[in-house]
Amino acid sequence: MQKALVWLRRDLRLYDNAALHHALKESEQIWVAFIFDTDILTPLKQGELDSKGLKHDRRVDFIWQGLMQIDDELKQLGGGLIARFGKPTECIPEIAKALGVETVFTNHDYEPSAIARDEIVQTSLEKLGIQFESFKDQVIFEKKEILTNSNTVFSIFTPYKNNWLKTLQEKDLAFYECNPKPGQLASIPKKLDLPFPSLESMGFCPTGIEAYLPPGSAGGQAFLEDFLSRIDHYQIGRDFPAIKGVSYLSTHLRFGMLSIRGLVREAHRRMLAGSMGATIWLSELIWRDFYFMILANHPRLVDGASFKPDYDNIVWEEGVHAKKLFKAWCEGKTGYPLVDAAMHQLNQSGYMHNRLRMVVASFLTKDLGIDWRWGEAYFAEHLNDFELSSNNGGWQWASSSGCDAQPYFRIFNPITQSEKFDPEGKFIRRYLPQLEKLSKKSIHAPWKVGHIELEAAGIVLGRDYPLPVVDHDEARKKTLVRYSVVKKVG
Ligand SMILES: Cc1cc2nc3c(=O)[nH]c(=O)nc-3n(C[C@H](O)[C@H](O)[C@H](O)COP(=O)(O)OP(=O)(O)OC[C@H]3O[C@@H](n4cnc5c(N)ncnc54)[C@H](O)[C@@H]3O)c2cc1C
Repeated sequence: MQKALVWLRRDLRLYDNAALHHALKESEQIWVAFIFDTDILTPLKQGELDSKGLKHDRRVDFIWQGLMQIDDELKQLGGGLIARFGKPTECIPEIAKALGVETVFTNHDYEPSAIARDEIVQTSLEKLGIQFESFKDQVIFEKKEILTNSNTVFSIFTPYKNNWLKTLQEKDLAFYECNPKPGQLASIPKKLDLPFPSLESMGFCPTGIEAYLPPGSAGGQAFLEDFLSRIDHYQIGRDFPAIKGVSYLSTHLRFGMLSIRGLVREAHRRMLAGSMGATIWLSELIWRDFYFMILANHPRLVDGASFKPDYDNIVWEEGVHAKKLFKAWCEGKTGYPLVDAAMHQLNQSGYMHNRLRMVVASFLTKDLGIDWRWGEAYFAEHLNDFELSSNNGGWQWASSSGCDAQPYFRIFNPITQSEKFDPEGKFIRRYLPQLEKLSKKSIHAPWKVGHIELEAAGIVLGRDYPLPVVDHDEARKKTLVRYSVVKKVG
């Protein structure tokens, strides 16, 4: 083949990239394109804007910076990134036609809206006589590659994981070489060489995310190296949000700045060498595959359906009071310090530790009686690593409606979770400095603290920090009644 276009989407790297590898193998000349999709970006621009009318969205900034790195890398190799702000269904066929390519190479995307988009692109390309080839790259095993003995899709994680591990072979973790020959990455023809869209021209402002989350493959690689020096202790540290126990790689993984095969290769090798931390971490990466698989096989989940249909009979709180409680949860003003500190972490950085995601999701659904879909939507808007499949899976797990969820009668106690997983109150103090002076015993439930200690800590409840918006024990009883409409236990 003479000419090909590689269309990057959520695989923003130039190494170990299946589509790029195949294009380089099969075509003499290659161009690389990325489209800032107006269908995705326009809805993000709703809500509060800055004084210049620009939206603050860390993800858009993160992607944009990662793509600038890719553009630089491509330029050093003689090419450059063809970047556009528009509709991929129009831009990709237009670019492919103008370049005169024979094939557009890309990697599979599994979300229903992305699948529909790709079908339109493929049809338009075919009308132009251009082929569309897509490859597995985002996951290790996709769709129906891991099945039960009776050839059905798994809905329970542990047997899925066992089968996943049993099925895994070296070829599944193959490294896709992406070494262009001199001149193979073609320079952009003049008529297509438009300026790289600036953040501002697309309606977004810089967010400063790079100060704590360095973008691109270089940023991801640096985080990975740091994590690999700690991976052997992952199983001990991963539940304590105050310490650096987890990898913080989810956002790089979300946008494909790191290769999932690379991460699994590393974890699997260390597991075989006996690292318990690597074994547990690999299990988390398999959860990611699991939720991708669940969504691919149950697309109805995208429309808000509970995995277990009985759970759609639950009547959630509605109306003014529910909205007030939801606002308190979003703003970190529930009066439960661990929940509030977690929400401040999310609002300030776009990240929330996994233990805390479980705690706040349980609190919203089982203490406040609010529909998990409200929380899912809030996370979708604020998480840097927002991933439809894992977010839906996580929320349905916490609210018990999911495929392999915790039983509905298991209700996290936000105080004991706090005492167990933030025993010194370090995490809480980081995000709620007004509670700084409370002792490590008192900080988990300030309303239980006597007047003298509160006064000595300079805290007036209701002024410096809210009183609890609900009583956990009463909320627990209400939740058991609310969930009694669910026919089957679990
Ligand atoms: C309510 C809720 C919502 C969630 N929403 C998302 C989301 O939108 N995007 C997202 O990537 N993860 C989500 N998770 C899963 C998990 O919390 C994050 O992946 C993790 O906190 C990311 O931090 P890390 O990279 O440091 O994780 P690590 O502990 O270092 O884990 C490594 C990687 O494994 C994967 N992983 C870990 N735990 C899970 C899990 N439970 N399910 C699926 N994959 C997992 C992620 O890709 C993660 O980056 C959610 C969990 C819950 C309970």
